[in-house]
Amino acid sequence: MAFKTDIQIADEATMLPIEEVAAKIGLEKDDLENYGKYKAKISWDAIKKIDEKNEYGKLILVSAISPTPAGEGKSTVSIGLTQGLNRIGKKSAVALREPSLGPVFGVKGGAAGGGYSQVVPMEDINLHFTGDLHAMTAANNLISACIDNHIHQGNALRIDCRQITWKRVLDMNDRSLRNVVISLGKKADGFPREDHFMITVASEIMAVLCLSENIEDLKNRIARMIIGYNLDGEPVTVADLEIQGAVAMLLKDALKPNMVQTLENTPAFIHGGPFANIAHGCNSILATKLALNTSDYAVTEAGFGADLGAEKFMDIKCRMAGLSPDAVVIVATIKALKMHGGVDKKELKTENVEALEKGFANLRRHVENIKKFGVPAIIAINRFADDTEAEIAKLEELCKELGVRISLCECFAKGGEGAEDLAKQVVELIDEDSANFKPLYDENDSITDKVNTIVTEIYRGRQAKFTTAAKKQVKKLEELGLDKLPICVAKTQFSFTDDKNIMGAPTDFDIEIQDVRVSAGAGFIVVQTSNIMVMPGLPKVPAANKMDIDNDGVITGLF
Ligand SMILES: Nc1ncnc2c1ncn2[C@@H]1O[C@H](COP(=O)(O)OP(=O)(O)O)[C@@H](O)[C@H]1O
Ligand SMILES: O=COP(=O)(O)O
Repeated sequence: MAFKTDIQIADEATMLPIEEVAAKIGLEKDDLENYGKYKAKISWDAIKKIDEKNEYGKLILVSAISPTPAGEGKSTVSIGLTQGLNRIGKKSAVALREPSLGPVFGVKGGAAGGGYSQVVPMEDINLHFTGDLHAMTAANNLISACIDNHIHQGNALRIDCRQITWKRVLDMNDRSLRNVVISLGKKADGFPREDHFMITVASEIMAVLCLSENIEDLKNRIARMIIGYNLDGEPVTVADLEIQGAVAMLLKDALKPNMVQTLENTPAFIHGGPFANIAHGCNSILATKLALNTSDYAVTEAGFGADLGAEKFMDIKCRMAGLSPDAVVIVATIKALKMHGGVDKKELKTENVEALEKGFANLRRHVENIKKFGVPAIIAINRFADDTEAEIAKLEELCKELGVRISLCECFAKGGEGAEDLAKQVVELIDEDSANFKPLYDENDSITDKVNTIVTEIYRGRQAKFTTAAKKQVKKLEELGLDKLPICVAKTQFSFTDDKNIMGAPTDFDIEIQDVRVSAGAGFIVVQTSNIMVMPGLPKVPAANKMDIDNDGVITGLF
């Protein structure tokens, strides 16, 4: 049978009008604001009506082991699991992040799942969707424009041009914009200064949108965002620029969660899209609560491995939103475990049981870590075509020794049918009612203690080593009373360490902290480790090179 690409499978799908999908979870036509036949935003009236019902389903997080550059299938398994749950008669909805154009045209591709476990219409979702990323880019850059205009118009706030922390953004991987000089030209062009671009999904605007519960909350968070410091070293906020209303206005539609459907016509909320290495990596609270309030089993995911997305889901999102997860699915792949066992990325399709056994230490550590949050875990082996029976048998044997449930998931190749066993086991795990969620640390601990708790308990390093500059930044936040907030570590996704090349489950290492800044609007402290980029670059051969569209609008190469 000829191998069908993700987009071929998606294009062959028979989608239902979005109203019919919404009706499956009790949403009515008037609750929807349509963006064509197959996409809709949920209206504020509907969000309020659903929230007042106060009926919560069970919350399932899908996480993963430390990934290869292609990813291990969290979105795919999340979609497969929600399809599987619906197939066994459980009312389930999935809440996922929306894709950034950076990875779409770079290495990773889109974020609409894969094979027979996708959300559709995948071209729309992976490209402009409902315009949320464009709105966030505009909102962020309105602030930048107003900062430089304020300086140009006389700088009444005495902004210290050497301490502007706010960056411009673009939703694209463009290394050339990492460090720029703006306002070159004549006097009328403003005051020249160094500036920097981040990718939109790394911005505080994205984080604020994902953590806000309504427009008022959004506007208050925007108002608190710190854009830099004045000549006396005092923080300057968006409210000082008096533009929080304008910025919130630009996000009035982006704040509303989007609804689409899976290939099996089950409901999917797609909203917010921060990466988990340079940001907090979770979709919005609003979308997650919609899924929870309208279904019995809400499936959601957090980016990259459990050391990043899951830790931030627990310590930032759940803490802030008062959510208590009932189970965690840890996605493991034989290819990634072989990589952690020392196999070169180019050799991952070759059978290697010995390397698999060695790399299993990475999975074992992630399973141990999830238990520290008081939430039961199940391992989902996301089966790839090249996985051999010997490798699968070895992995199942090793997992059984861990004493946690395991399910061989074939949802990529078979859709929901390939995740029915996972679905049944997740329901059984939740029925055991063993979840007793607690965050990893107290946000009232010192910044140093909170970071060291994450480094020692989750990454299993010796300690966090703060550079002199980072120590000064910590002291400043303590003086400003902005230190009693959760931590968002910006770190490579490929390793438990801050070195992307160190695989497996290393110990005896330190994590160097180079930069500490507060996202006062989002309500967390970003702790940046060495070599992490907030504006990724494109690879030697971008995915863009393999994409095309014909005169009938048929797209190829998008995945
Ligand atoms: N079992 C599988 N077999 C083949 N390709 C897969 C499988 N699972 C996922 N993929 C592909 O791998 C890539 C990453 O999957 P995705 O679900 O986006 O991972 P994550 O969400 O963890 O980044 C996608 O292109 C997807 O189509
Ligand atoms: O933030 C990263 O997300 P993925 O793991 O889905 O690539």
